[in-house]
Amino acid sequence: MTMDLAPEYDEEARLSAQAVLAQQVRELMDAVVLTDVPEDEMTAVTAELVALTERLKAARRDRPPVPELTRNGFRHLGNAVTGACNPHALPLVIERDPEGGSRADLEFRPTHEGPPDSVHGGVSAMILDHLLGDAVAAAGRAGMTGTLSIRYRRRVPYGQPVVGRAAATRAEGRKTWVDGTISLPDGTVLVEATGLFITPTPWVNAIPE
Ligand SMILES: CCCCC/C=C\C/C=C\C/C=C\C/C=C\CCCC(=O)SCCNC(=O)CCNC(=O)[C@H](O)C(C)(C)COP(=O)(O)OP(=O)(O)OC[C@H]1O[C@@H](n2cnc3c(N)ncnc32)[C@H](O)[C@@H]1OP(=O)(O)O
Repeated sequence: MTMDLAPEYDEEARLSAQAVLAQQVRELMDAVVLTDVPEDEMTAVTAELVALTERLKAARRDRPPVPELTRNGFRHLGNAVTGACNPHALPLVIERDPEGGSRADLEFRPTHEGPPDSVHGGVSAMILDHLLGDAVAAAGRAGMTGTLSIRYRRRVPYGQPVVGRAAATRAEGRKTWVDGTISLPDGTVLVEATGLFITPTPWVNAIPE
């Protein structure tokens, strides 16, 4: 007779706790760019952050949480755009668009500032890159960005809702062409993107039917 040993820890509970930690760090990042406290207070807070950083470094993995294909879809908690456990990520929450393709309601933050009072163009491009990649998956394929072309039509605001959308337009062999936008909720298009995604040979059968 064999006995299963109880796991040393509950990995899902740890990932949930890491997601809560990441959200707190996002709030910290916003607080840092907007703070107006005196210099002494900033220095004191920095010292506390050094101590907190050391506590987290006490046990270290060699990479962020790994991406995985689960029964509920693709989960990548360490991703820079969608990863709940990555403070750098918004995180972007993507849904299937009833009109086809992928859709995300999002709100950029002051940490995303590029031109004054506007979102950095590279940040908009990063979000669109990921959204276009997700639309490739929505079309039943999987790809890496080969080319990405962006047209900035109007400044993108932060601190107010915007909508991202993307859908595949054409597929041929391992290539998928995708278009996407970031718009105001009233439909005014702020940024347009078009991309060519290539399915690396090992990923050809990565998306389940
Ligand atoms: C754990 C499982 C993971 C599996 C994932 C599964 C599912 C994912 C599901 C959901 C995920 C949702 C969203 C996330 C997805 C994406 C968002 C983020 C996207 C990125 O952030 S991703 C980072 C930036 N991206 C790169 O880091 C690419 C680096 N690069 C390479 O890895 C290779 O370069 C590659 C693979 C692109 C091609 O390599 P390769 O060897 O397979 O291709 P090859 O050379 O054979 O070319 C075949 C034909 O494509 C043409 N072609 C090739 N490259 C081209 C290019 N750049 N532009 C135009 N055409 C190109 C050739 O001209 C030829 O065309 P032709 O057949 O007509 O001659």
